[in-house]
Amino acid sequence: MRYLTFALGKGRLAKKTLELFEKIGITCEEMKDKDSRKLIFVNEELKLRFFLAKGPDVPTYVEYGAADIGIVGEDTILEEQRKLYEVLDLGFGKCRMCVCGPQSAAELLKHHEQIRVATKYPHIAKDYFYNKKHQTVEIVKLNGSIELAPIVGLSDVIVDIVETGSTLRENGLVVLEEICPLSARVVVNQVSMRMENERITKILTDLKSVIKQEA
Ligand SMILES: Nc1ncnc2c1ncn2[C@@H]1O[C@H](COP(=O)(O)OP(=O)(O)OP(=O)(O)O)[C@@H](O)[C@H]1O
Ligand SMILES: O=P(O)(O)OC[C@H]1O[C@H](OP(=O)(O)OP(=O)(O)O)[C@H](O)[C@@H]1O
Repeated sequence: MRYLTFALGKGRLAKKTLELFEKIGITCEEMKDKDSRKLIFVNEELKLRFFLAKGPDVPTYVEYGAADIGIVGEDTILEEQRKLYEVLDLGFGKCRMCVCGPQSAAELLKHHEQIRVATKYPHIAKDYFYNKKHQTVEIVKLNGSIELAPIVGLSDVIVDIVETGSTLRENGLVVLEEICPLSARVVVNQVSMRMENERITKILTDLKSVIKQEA
């Protein structure tokens, strides 16, 4: 039997993902060691391999078949636009993709002004403004602390994740428009889905029943 390989996004989603896997009998103790610099972990008994990667790289590993299954935020799936199957909503990592800014920017949006938008998600922002709102905007790609951009005058608004809203509140910004809700998803390589259908379907069925019990 060949190994099934899982790519997990490091960061916020990793802990909950491992907890969920434990509930369906998939454990990888070694992965919990925070001091370890090891990148890939094997469960010999179950013939499974796990690795942690940067969130935006997870869809890449899955599309190329370097991982059969990936766990990643819906925001990353939408942004990366990779060829893969999105098969399950895990129901955690819930947040919203929003257009945010100072309250004063509401007028700019309303009147479809030529505005500048800072974001870590240029594809999502472009799709929203160009295809859904038919508004021409200039998009500036940033890699973090996006809320800074309108404060220091780099952009009029931002497109970013809002979870509790604390970051916005503490920086005098508000949600101006909601783009879509988000949560953690399971994605599967298109060839693996055919070749390893039985094993993958079993894992998905087990995950679904745990999610249902907890809902
Ligand atoms: N408050 C939140 N902020 C950011 N992401 C959140 C939040 N709540 C849930 N998420 C989800 O968790 C995923 C991983 O977020 P995390 O911040 O750990 O990684 P990242 O955005 O790739 O960050 P970094 O660039 O710092 O590694 C996001 O893609 C998103 O789907
Ligand atoms: O609504 P809240 O609960 O405040 O969460 C939203 C914030 O969390 C994320 O940032 P993150 O912590 O990932 O930092 P980064 O943007 O600098 O990567 C996101 O980009 C927002 O800034």
